Amino acid sequence: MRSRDPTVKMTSFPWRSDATSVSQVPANFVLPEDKRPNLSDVSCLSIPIIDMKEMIDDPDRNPSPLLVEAIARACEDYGFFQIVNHGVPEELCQRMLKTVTKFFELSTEEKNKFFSDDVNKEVRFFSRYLKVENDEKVSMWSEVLYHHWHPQEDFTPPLPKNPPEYREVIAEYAKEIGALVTRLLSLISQGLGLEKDCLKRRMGETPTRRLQANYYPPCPEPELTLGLAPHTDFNALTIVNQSDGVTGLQVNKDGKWVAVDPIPNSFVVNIGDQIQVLSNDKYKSNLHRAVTNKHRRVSLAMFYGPGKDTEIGPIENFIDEEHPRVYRNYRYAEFMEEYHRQVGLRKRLKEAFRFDN
Ligand SMILES: O=C(O)CCC(=O)C(=O)O
Ligand SMILES: [Fe+2]
Repeated sequence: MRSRDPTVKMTSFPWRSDATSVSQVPANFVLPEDKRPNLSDVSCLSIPIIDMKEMIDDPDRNPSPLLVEAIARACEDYGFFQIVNHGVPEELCQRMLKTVTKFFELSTEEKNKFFSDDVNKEVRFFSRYLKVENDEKVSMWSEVLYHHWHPQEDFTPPLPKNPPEYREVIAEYAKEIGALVTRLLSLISQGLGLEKDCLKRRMGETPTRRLQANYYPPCPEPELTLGLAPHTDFNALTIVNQSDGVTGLQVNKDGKWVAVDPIPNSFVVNIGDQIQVLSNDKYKSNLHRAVTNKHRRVSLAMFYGPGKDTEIGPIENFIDEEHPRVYRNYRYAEFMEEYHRQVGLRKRLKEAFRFDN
């Protein structure tokens, strides 16, 4: 292996004009060997693709048992699926991705106006790290913009004004995603044998809605680093819009990584920890990660979860002699606190809420 000067560190990505001149991954991004992505060892499976056309044709109809069953199967087997014919206009999805990309393409100085390590900040621009041995922090090959979203236009957080269309596009997109979340939670509830509005009601009166835009600059040595370390999402449901043509997201299936190849005009949907807990482990909040690529990639995750004072715990229907209660009840705020305590590690999040703990 080439020698790597440990003093060469990169604190922000010089991606704009000189990304191609970064021919080596700087030392502070290089993972220890056992944490590297091992890119040639990827499963040949793919996550389920689900066509929601029948819901666009007639949004008020009852979904076909076939659609409910396909989603239920995907939630049980993978905790992940891709949806096509989802009803959100393609032009809007593209405009949204383009708008967040423009934000990441601003100067570091401009983006740093939102830089913060404070997890309680309403709008945050930051980069990630993974804690490895001796608490050493290895930087991840990505930048993140994080803030709340609402299906209404009245944003209280001071969202970026640059690019100038940012607020307007988010407002339009958030409305559509809000409607899609309601539809998906209803389909997932029905697949679990619950009333249609059960999961939505379990999120409480003031659900948490957060947006995480991930920017992965072109990486000269994707084998040595990661864009986003393996994790599960701690919310209830996530809807991801990603760049066309660039693969990066990978989902764990029985110990092997499955690449999620982007399909034009689709969303990736995944179950978060809260639905795993509510279903008493029937549905999986699955481990996933983002690997880097010679091409830049952008993804936009819309997270939906319970209100912070909402109580979460396994729904009675899923507890019986064969399936004893796995988790204790907790307030969602407690779960979030644990998440922030484990930042950089994110290893034993749900375990901390096990009933037998
Ligand atoms: O880049 C991706 O597709 C992964 C996004 C993700 O997992 C997240 O933001 O939690
Ligand atoms: Fe995630």
